[in-house]
Amino acid sequence: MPDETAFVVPQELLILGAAVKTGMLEAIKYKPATVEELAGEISADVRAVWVVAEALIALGYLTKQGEKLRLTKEAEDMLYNPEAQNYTGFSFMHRYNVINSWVHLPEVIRTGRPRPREKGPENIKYFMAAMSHSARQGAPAVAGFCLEGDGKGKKVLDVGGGPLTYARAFASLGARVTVLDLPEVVEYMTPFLEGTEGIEMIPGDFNLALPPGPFDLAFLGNVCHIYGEHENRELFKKAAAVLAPGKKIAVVDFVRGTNPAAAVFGVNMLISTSNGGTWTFEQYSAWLGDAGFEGVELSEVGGRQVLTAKKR
Ligand SMILES: C[S@@+](CC[C@H](N)C(=O)[O-])C[C@H]1O[C@@H](n2cnc3c(N)ncnc32)[C@H](O)[C@@H]1O
Repeated sequence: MPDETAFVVPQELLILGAAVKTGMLEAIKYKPATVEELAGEISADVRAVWVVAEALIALGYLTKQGEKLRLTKEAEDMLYNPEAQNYTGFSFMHRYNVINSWVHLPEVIRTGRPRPREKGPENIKYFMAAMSHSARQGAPAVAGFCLEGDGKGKKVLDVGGGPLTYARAFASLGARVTVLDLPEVVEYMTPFLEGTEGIEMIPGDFNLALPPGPFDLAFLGNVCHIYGEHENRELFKKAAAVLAPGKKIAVVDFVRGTNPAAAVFGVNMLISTSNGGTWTFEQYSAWLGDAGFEGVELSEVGGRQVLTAKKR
């Protein structure tokens, strides 16, 4: 049903995002400062910094110690303390970037061409943070479901698993996990693997090849919406080739036709990719069946939609 209460400008996200982009927050984290000092530090306009700082104080991100601005304890925890309950890191910056693309939707509708987001290292960092933040809660349940509670002695291929959230969940069940992701993502994420047992990262393009295996589980978390029918059919065939008969493929994604979120997310993929989208259960069933899988099932696990099938 149309919902006019959803017609709101995400002001808090836009203010906070701008404070990150201009370096306001980072500057204050390391050195509490007056408005004038802060404006000087980040080469910005004093009046603008004052207005935005006042809003950030009102929203609970900043506080004043005398005349000096500093982060509140809540903001410090939210942004910088992974142990804190309210920790998000900078994952919200991915949403901030997404807004930049979404405002070009009229042009995308007219031309049919996407407005992909910039890829630079800063945005890889935000994208990884966003993906791992959104998967954090559901990943243990999804991993447990895919491995039927026990990963000991099992080998998992995590295709496009760069954020490592699912890989860590599989590894905590005793599985050995091979994560394939793009070279720039593997380069950025490798330092986060230090001291982690049971996970290896391999740089590559899953449209070209998958690691040879054999694996007990091929896990495709939120990758099928990035590409179109041709790439997904080919990816499923490649996954079948690295699994022995009876072994499982699991696809986590929005399934079109089962909820409004899948249709809306399809618009996100229209804006950001040339042929990505969300796909129906019938499409997945046909593509998986033709690639050599049987027994396709759709389950809701940990707030995610998970399609599973077995190699014939
Ligand atoms: C939407 S994220 C999903 C991340 C994670 N699997 C999850 O479910 O939270 C898609 C991931 O696939 C990776 N990716 C996209 N295209 C790829 C390709 N052609 N080859 C390898 N990895 C790719 C991205 O770098 C990113 O890490």
